[in-house]
Amino acid sequence: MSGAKARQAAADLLIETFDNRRTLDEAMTVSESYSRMQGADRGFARAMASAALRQLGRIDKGLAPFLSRPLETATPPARALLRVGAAQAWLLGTPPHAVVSETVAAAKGWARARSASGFLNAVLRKAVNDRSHFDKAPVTAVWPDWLTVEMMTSLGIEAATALAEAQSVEPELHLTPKDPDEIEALAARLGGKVLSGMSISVPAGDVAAIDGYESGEWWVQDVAAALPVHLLGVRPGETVLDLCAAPGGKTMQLAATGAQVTALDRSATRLERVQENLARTKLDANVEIVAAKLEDWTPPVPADRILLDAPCSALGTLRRHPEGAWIKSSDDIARFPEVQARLLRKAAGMLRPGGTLVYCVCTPLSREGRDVVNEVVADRQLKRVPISPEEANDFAGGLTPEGDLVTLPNALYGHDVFHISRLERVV
Ligand SMILES: C[S@@+](CC[C@H](N)C(=O)[O-])C[C@H]1O[C@@H](n2cnc3c(N)ncnc32)[C@H](O)[C@@H]1O
Repeated sequence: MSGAKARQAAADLLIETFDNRRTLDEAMTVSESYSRMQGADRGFARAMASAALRQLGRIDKGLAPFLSRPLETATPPARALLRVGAAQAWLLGTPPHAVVSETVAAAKGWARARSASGFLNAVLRKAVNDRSHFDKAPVTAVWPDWLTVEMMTSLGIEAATALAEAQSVEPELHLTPKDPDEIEALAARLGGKVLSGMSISVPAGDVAAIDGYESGEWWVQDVAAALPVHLLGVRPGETVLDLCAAPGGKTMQLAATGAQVTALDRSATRLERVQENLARTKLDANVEIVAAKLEDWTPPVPADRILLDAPCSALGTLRRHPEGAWIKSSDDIARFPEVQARLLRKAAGMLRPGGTLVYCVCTPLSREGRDVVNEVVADRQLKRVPISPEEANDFAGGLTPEGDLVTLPNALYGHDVFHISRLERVV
């Protein structure tokens, strides 16, 4: 019976994400059936939900020929159990008889899904023997159609397809060392691989159980997320504003340079995470924390350097949060460019003439990256300082004609997509 319960828990996670528009992390905290899972069942429930979300659009295309009416018309529990069944059969290698019997048993033991058990049985029996429609679905069908159009408009067909492909791989964990000089020794100790001279890649797992967590020798940060601070070129003693700081991955990098850092964020709750992170890594001495909206705050003196890691659609992190493709809408995304341009203009006014500002967003969409910077640079207060191929290192393939960097997938390792622009205050 525990196998059936795990399938029910996985389906409940899918309902909480897809139907109730929560992130998978939030779903895992609110789902009662998932919270009752323990040990291997809990891990399996999470794996089924995660695999289904990672390839959701392709799974739906793979199921469609076995349905007499569209999947959208099924009840949420029936739809979720079908997706969980397909994820087991086509992605997790679960034996066909277990896929059918345990998923149908999950429906029979779940009042909301009981009436669909015959339908599930009929569809899953066909699906376990025929994955051809799933295999034939385009790689980009991992996203809803509107998002595929957005991605292709910004990146072109080839890069958008590579990004969709990258999403199908379970991501590893990337760690940033507190002391960059220790990166090789730390990687050897953790059995990890050094990426781009900045980060260490280790298999995903319980973060707090990894050697050096308690002593604060590293923090979790995607290798692409570590680039903006490197490109800011901070020197010890300089004044640096980290203007959208929480949860603080980049604040720790800035503090580790020996600069005087002000970390500002509008969310007092999220700033608690910054404080915890700085305390764990013992990097709190040179950081002042400010809870304020960027629009309402003025620094005492203009800063030498500014990092603006602006709020964005986060569509560059879908490999770690694939549900983002389904819980966001094009309307949600349309509001960001105006906010980003407003924050960038305000940040520019806080920089000393000749000072450097790095603007970054974890999204590949040009309208949140290139277009925002183009709009603000037209005011002539800021000018671009193009990023060189040497600085871009493994990511040089993502340098744009304007000298911005979009960290597109490379053949070396998986990573998030950031748009990064480096700017200098002219007047
Ligand atoms: C992309 S996250 C920053 C991630 C962070 N830099 C890091 O590396 O861990 C964006 C942050 O901007 C903050 N934010 C959004 N609008 C803001 C505003 N108007 N003023 C200040 N902070 C804002 C959000 O609370 C959120 O924590």
